Amino acid sequence: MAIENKVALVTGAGQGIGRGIALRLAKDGAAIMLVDMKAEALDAVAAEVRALGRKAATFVADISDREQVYAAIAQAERELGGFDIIVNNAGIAQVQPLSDVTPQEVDRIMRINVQGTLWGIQAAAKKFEERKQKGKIINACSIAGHDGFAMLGIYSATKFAVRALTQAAAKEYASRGITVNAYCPGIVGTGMWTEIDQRFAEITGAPVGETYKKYVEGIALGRAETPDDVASLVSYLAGPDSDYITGQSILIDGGIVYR
Ligand SMILES: NC(=O)C1=CN([C@@H]2O[C@H](COP(=O)(O)OP(=O)(O)OC[C@H]3O[C@@H](n4cnc5c(N)ncnc54)[C@H](O)[C@@H]3O)[C@@H](O)[C@H]2O)C=CC1
Ligand SMILES: CC(=O)C(C)=O
Repeated sequence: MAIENKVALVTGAGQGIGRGIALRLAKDGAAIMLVDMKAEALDAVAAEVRALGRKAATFVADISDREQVYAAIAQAERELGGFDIIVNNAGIAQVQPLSDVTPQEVDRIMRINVQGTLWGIQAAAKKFEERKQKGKIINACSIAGHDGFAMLGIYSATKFAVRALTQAAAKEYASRGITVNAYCPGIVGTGMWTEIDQRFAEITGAPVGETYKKYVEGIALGRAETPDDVASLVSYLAGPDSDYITGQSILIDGGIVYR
């Protein structure tokens, strides 16, 4: 198994893409530290990881708080006996026309999507250095990190920022054997898209379900993405086959954005 005996920490692991990644990395052989703000959801995913025969631990944290991110990594090392891979997956969406967005809304999404990812990168790199080891840092970007999307402008800005952080961190840490990459999904049928669709309905008057349907119809491969699709790429980025890739934000969207 590609990452047997490794310890992976996944943020936003309580549901959706984070849950899918946690289960895939467990199948690949890793012990998993599951981090989220939702304690009950974490316990349910931990039970699923253990049912796969892997160790799981949970840590309730808000990733926008730097100290909590450092504490989660320290706890992973203590409870699971190491620390090799971080997946900075947690993030929030925001549907708002640029003309209406408020300073408070900008601040909130920047603190979670940008600063939260930065604290994960920073804390993981420090821990790898302290442990004198190589490591893998993997961040959640998006198609919205390659193209700016209408009504998702600030969200897109946060994902462009994640791509910039991924490139800069890759350059800063390459000499220490740490790789930094990001995955860029398209339209994944998770709770996040239920919220996005609902907000589009409120703002534009489109019937509920219509926006999601319209976006899915635009996918060349003809279906919505699943958390398992995303987890396949993350599995590759977490394992040794991707050791010569760094600084990349890789599209996995079924054919929406072409680079
Ligand atoms: N769903 C989609 O179509 C796409 C999602 N993404 C990105 O993938 C990542 C995961 O998305 P989904 O699973 O769809 O979202 P989701 O909303 O279904 O799940 C997100 C999870 O993150 C947790 N979370 C949110 N804020 C947090 C915080 N401050 N601290 C700790 N945990 C927090 C939530 O409690 C939740 O369990 C996000 O970064 C998102 O931007 C990227 C492209 C497409
Ligand atoms: C949620 C998200 O990243 C998109 C582009 O749908």
